[in-house]
Formats: sequence, C-alpha cells, structure tokens
Amino acid sequence: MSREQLAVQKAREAFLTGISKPLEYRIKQLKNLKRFITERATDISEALRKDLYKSENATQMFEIIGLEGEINLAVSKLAEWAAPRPVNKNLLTISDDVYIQPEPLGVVLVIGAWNYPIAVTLQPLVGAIAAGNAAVVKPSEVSSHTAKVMELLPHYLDPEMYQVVTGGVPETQELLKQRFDHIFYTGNSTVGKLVMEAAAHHLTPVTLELGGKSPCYIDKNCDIRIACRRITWGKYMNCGQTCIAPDYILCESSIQDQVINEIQKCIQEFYTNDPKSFADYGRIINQRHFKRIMALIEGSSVAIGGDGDESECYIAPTVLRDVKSGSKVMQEEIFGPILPIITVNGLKEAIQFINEREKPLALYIFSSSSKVIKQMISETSSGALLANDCLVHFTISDLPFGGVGNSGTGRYHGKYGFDQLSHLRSCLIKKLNMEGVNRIRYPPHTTEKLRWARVFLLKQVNLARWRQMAQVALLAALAAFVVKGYKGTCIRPEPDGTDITDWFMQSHDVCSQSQVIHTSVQKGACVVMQRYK
Ligand SMILES: NC(=O)c1ccc[n+]([C@@H]2O[C@H](COP(=O)([O-])OP(=O)(O)OC[C@H]3O[C@@H](n4cnc5c(N)ncnc54)[C@H](O)[C@@H]3O)[C@@H](O)[C@H]2O)c1
Ligand SMILES: CCCCCCCC=O
Repeated sequence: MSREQLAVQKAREAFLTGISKPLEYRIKQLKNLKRFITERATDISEALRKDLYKSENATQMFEIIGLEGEINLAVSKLAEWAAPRPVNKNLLTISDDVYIQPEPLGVVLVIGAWNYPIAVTLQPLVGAIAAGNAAVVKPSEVSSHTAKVMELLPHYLDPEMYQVVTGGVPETQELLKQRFDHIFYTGNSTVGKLVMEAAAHHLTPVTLELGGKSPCYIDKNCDIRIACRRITWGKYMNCGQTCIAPDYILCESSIQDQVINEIQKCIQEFYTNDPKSFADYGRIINQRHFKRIMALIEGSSVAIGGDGDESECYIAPTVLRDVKSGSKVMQEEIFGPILPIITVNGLKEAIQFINEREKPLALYIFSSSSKVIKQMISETSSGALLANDCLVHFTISDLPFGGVGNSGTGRYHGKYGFDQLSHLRSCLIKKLNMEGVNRIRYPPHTTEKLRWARVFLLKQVNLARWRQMAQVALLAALAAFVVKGYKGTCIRPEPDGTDITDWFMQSHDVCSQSQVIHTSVQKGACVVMQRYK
C-alpha cells in the first residue's frame, strides 16, 4: 500500500469512528491549529523567508492574521453554523419539522499552492475541520520549506484524522487516484482540469480555487494618484505572485503617462530606489518561473523596471506601456511583477475587452463615478469585483471567495467554507397522525384535489410572519368582540400579501356563511368573523 493510500485509509477509518461529530472535538482541533501557527510562528516565518523572501511582518500580515481570524470566527460561530436551519414550508407540510442539517462529508483532500502556502492550504482546512471532516493535506512542493513545517501539523491536530502528505506531482497524482468525499484544490487552471478529471472518476465534488488574468480599469474620472497607490500595492505585493493581483491595466491613452508617473512614484515610496536590497520586496519562487516571467516582457515596451537577476530570482517592479492585446504578456496569467497597460477608448471598450476573455477571479475598477462602477458591475462577470481598491475582499470572511468559469468553482472563507465542505441535508420529520390532509395527493387525482393541491403547494408559509399576523389579527378580533359582540373568529393569514378574501369565501365551506367584516388588519392578513344568527 502506498503512503498516499495509507494516509487516506487512516483518515477514513478515523472519520468513521464518528469522533468528529461533537462540536467540542472540532473546536479543540481548531484551537490546536491556532496553537500550531502561534507556537510555530518562527518556523513559519523562516520557511517563508526562504521560499519567497517574505519578511516576518509580511507573513504575519498577509498569511497569519487572516487565518487566525478564520479560526476565531469558526470557533465562535460553529454552533450556529452546524445547527439545524429551519426553512419556509408549504401548507402541506405546515405541521412538520422541515430543516437543513449540515453534516460532514467524510474525507477531504486539500491541495495547496505555493504563493501564500500557509493561507491557501490551512484556510480550507479550517472549513474542513469545522464541518467535521477528516482531511488529507497536500502542501505545494514548490514552497518546499513551508511544506516541511506543515509536516509538524500532526503534532498539533489529531494525527489520525488529519494527515499531511508531502511530495510533488507523482504524490499528488497518486492521491488523486484515491477516493475522497471532496477535493479542495488551489492552483492553476491547467492542473485544475486534471484534478476535476480525477475527481470525476469517483464522482467526487471539487472546489477549484484557480487564477487567471484579473483586469484593472482606471477611469479618467478618478483620483489617479490614489488609484495608482492602491494598484501598486496590490500588484507588487509578494512580487506579483498573488492570485487576485491586478494582472493588467486598461485605461484611456490620455491618462497613460500620468498612470505610469504615479506608479513610478509609488514604487519608489514603497520599495525605495533599490527594491532588490529592500526587505519588503519579494522574490520569484524559482528559476523556472523567473524565466517564464522575464520572457513575457519580450515584444512590449518597458516604461518602468524590466531588469532581473536570475541568480536571486529578482525581477524589478515593471510597467509595460501601449501593450497590444496579442502580445506575449497578454496570453497567460503573469503571476509576477510585470504590469502591462493596454489603452482603450473608454468604459465600453474596456468592458468589451474584459468580456472577450475568460471570466477573471477579480475585477478592479477605479472611478469616482458610481454610474461607471455600476455599469462595470452589470455588464461583466468575475469571482469578485472591487471598486477603488485591490485584494482586500480576501480579508472579509462574510464574502464568498472563489472564481467563476475558468477562474474556479466553489467558494470558501467563513461560513461559505463550512457550507462548501458540508453536506446540506434536507430533513422533513412528519408525525403519523393527520392522515386526512394527505388525501389530496392519493389517487384518484380529481379536479377538486388538484385545486386544493395548488393552494397547499403554491402558498409559501413564513411561520414567523404567520405568528406575527395571527397576533395582530387576534388583537383586532378581540377588539371587535368587545366593541360589537361578535360570535367567532376565523383567521386567515396570507403571507404573500395578496388578498385571499375571495378565495377564502369561495372555497372554504366552513366559512362559506361567514361575512368578511375586517380585512387588511395588516398587509396580508384578514379576519373573517361570523355574526350572531
Ligand atoms: N484562487 C485562489 O485562491 C488561488 C490562490 C493561490 C494561487 N492560485 C493560483 O494558483 C496558480 C499558482 O499556483 P501553481 O499552480 O503554480 O501551484 P503549484 O505548482 O504549487 O500547484 C498546486 C498544487 O498542484 C499540484 N500539482 C502540480 N502539477 C500537478 C499535476 N500535473 N498533477 C497533479 N497535481 C499537480 C502540486 O503538487 C501542488 O500541490 C496561479 O494560477 C494562481 O492564480 C489561486
Ligand atoms: C490581503 C491580501 C491577501 C492576499 C491573499 C491572496 C491569496 C491568493 O493568492
């Protein structure tokens, strides 16, 4: 049996004991995960410095804080997320218990990428643990030092339930042959297709957190200085190796020079005149990627930077001007510190340019006009859209993080991660009494029964609203009784707000002799009272 097979088998056996059903167990594991990132902070920082030349503070700021926040949120909200979720019912099921019960899926395979190797590997794990799954974690071999630190995870987490498998492509491929209950993959779209193919063999659902070219449109009607500060930060952070980095700029040719000028000033301000010697400017992950990125510059004119040092995997913050849509740099996700500017004739052309390409993971627009922003939102599609900023949506746990189309499928962060790795089981608990109500669904299917079925099935019941309306109606009835001395009350809430008085008078034989004397007690409610005979 291979190491990979063994890891999956162990995780499955542990899962089947039911150990992760109690929420206390999951909370303990989440807290242990937090202990891992706290106690191993130095090992983690050191590994990331070696892998990507990230400074200790940058690691804390862009990898650890977010992860810690996700753990804290899951710990504090788990009881709420895991609780049964009552749903609206129809009249046919009004007396039943109808709810969604989130339940663990089983064994989840988490395949991480190298660019934020802690965040994109352990944040999915937070969702997996919170949802009560076992997991096999496969860190990226490309960030090899960080992968080594991840091997310490079983010292913190339940070592049976949570397995770490390190290795490269052959190990990942061996893992992908195994049967999982969900595969959560972060990485490029090409491998994403292989993952989906392997998953299809076992009909395993997948989450694919992929990348692509995220466009950034700068409207001439905006504060270009501020826009360029935010874009410079979003682009050159982690040396451009960020899945949601602005890949290229679209703007009118009239502002191109100003944009270049402002970005130049920001590069100097953020990274000094000598980014190569500056502690907070990163490095390209390896020489393969160094060569790939440098080659992308070919054929375009360099406005800023353009130089690199292969021995150090250093590429200067670079801007390319007047880039043609057919140029090399526009054929693939850059994933490096090269920022091409493509000029367009305004918003309409920018939208067309974006829509002619794959749906991006993120779409950025800088504009002072809410009309322009709204038009961009309504006429394009992307995993996320940000106006007047970059990247920060990643920090909001209440926003689903994920792509659409070529940039990915599925979502996570916060409750979305919990739901993504849970089975949302539909539950309906009926009692064995009140069989009479079911007559309308049993043969023979008469026209009369069909009429009733329409009423019973098409009327949605919002119980909270029902209760509220019933209270108001009862009060009204009481008032009427006191004032006028009426004999009885029959209350008919109508949750969708339409006037059901006609229907009620025509079809409800119990009340057929009643007289509607008070309607619209509240929008959607009516009270039917019988007069003394
Ligand atoms: N959407 C997101 O959250 C997100 C986050 C980070 C990175 N990304 C994207 O990931 C990409 C960069 O990462 P990468 O793909 O270079 O990472 P990578 O090379 O580390 O690959 C990711 C994982 O896939 C495995 N893998 C690689 N080739 C494989 C193959 N042929 N068969 C099976 N498994 C294989 C690796 O072992 C690794 O664990 C970019 O496109 C980036 O945008 C997306
Ligand atoms: C605050 C920015 C964090 C960015 C993390 C991006 C993960 C994908 O590459």
